Amino acid sequence: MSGSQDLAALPARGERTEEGIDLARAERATAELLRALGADPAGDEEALRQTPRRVAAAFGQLLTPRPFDATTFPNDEGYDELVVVHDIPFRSLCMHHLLPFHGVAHVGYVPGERIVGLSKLARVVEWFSSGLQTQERLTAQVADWLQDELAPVGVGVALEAEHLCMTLRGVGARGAATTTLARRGAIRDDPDVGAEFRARVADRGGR
Ligand SMILES: Nc1nc2c(ncn2[C@@H]2O[C@H](COP(=O)(O)OP(=O)(O)OP(=O)(O)O)[C@@H](O)[C@H]2O)c(=O)[nH]1
Ligand SMILES: [Zn+2]
Repeated sequence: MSGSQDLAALPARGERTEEGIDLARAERATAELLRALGADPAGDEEALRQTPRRVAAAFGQLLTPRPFDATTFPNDEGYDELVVVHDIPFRSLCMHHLLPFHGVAHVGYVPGERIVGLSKLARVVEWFSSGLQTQERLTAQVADWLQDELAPVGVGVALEAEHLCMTLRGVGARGAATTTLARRGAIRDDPDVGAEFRARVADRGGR
């Protein structure tokens, strides 16, 4: 892997249509949704007039990942223990209800020949979060991408999230949190390394 990974090498994140995001169309659809909900964006309520534009822009922002270079450096010191970045905040949209799920990610790896810029672990989470997702797929995509691109000894990804679709609506399970875990390489196959990853996550308050 070169020192700077071209974004084009990043695979697709959550569900996207062939056309990508059409803001004008999203705006028209939001105006129609408002009318279906009994609100008139062209009516007397001034605060509603820009709502279709705002909603389209909000979804556009939530679904558009920020480009970045996945900078790596030679592992000259031969560092061969776990590196974990804890409590990376993330937000995504559940593909079932288009409502946010949000929480924190703990991303760890045991380096091979290269180490990666720490912020890039957070950027990869953001990249795959910026789409219509399930928490399981998001977790697995982050782990698979790091395992494929860094060729590390192992990768571990743990996510804790609140899904608004099940806390604020539907079953209304306030306070319910969902945890997911994806392990690759030695973090999956070597019990000691796997236990170390789980202990580090737990030490920081993860479950
Ligand atoms: N596995 C998984 N399920 C999710 C995720 N986000 C939302 N869901 C679930 O997707 C399911 C969709 O189920 P449906 O029965 O079609 O939808 P619904 O009638 O709105 O269901 P309720 O949420 O139970 O009211 C719900 O159980 C959600 O909790 C996720 O990231 N992973
Ligand atoms: Zn949902």
